[in-house]
Amino acid sequence: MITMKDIVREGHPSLRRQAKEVPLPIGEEEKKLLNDMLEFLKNSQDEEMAQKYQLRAGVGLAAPQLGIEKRLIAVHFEDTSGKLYSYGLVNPKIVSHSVEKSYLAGGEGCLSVDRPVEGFVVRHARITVKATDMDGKELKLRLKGYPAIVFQHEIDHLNGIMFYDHIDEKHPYKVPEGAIPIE
Ligand SMILES: CNC(=O)c1cccc(C)c1Nc1nc(N2CCN(c3ccccc3Cl)CC2)nc(N2CSC[C@H]2C(=O)NC)n1
Ligand code: NI
Repeated sequence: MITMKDIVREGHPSLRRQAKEVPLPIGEEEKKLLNDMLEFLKNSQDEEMAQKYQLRAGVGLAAPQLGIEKRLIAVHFEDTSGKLYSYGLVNPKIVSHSVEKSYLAGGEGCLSVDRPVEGFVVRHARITVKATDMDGKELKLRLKGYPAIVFQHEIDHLNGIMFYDHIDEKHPYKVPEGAIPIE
C-alpha cells in the first residue's frame, strides 16, 4: 500500500518535470498503480486508517508525486451534492475551459508540500476534461466548483506546476473581478 514515505516532497525533480503520455491500452502495472493511488486516497480519508498509517488526507494524487513521471492521476471525493468522483485516469487533458475564474476560499494544500502556503489559487471556474479511465473507457467530464479545482490541481502536477505557482506573492489574496469563491 502507498504511504506518506512514497510521496515525494518539494525539491524532488519529478515535481518539476513534464510527465510522459502513457501508451494505450495501459498495462497491468499501470492499472495496479492507479488502484494503489485510489486506495491511498480512500485510506487517507478514513480516520482509523489515516491514524494507523499516519496518512495526510487528500482527494487527489498524481503519479509524479510518487516519483513516477507518467500522466496518471487518481481522484476520490464527493462534491457538495453528494456526487462521488472516484477515478483512476490516464492522459487526462483539459480540452476547454471558461473565461470565468474560481478559487478555494480555504486556499489549497498538497501532499507534496509540508507547509501551509497562504493565498488564493485562481483557476478556471469550469473545465472539460478528456481522459481514458483505468478500464480503457474514454471519458469526457464537464466540471465546475470543487471538482474543477481538484482536477486542475492534479493535472498541473503532470506539467510540473505546483499550486503556489498560481499565487500572486505580492497580493496572495487578490483575485480577479468576478472570480467565484468555493467554500
Ligand atoms: C491550506 N488550506 C487548506 O488546505 C484548506 C483549508 C480549508 C479548506 C480547504 C478546502 C483547504 N484546501 C484544501 N483542502 C483539501 N482537503 C480538505 C480536507 N480533506 C479531508 C480531510 C479529512 C478527511 C477527509 C477529507 Cl476529504 C482532504 C482534502 N484539499 C485541497 N486540495 C487542493 S486541490 C487537491 C486537494 C488535496 O487533496 N490536497 C491534499 N485543498
Ligand atoms: Ni498536489
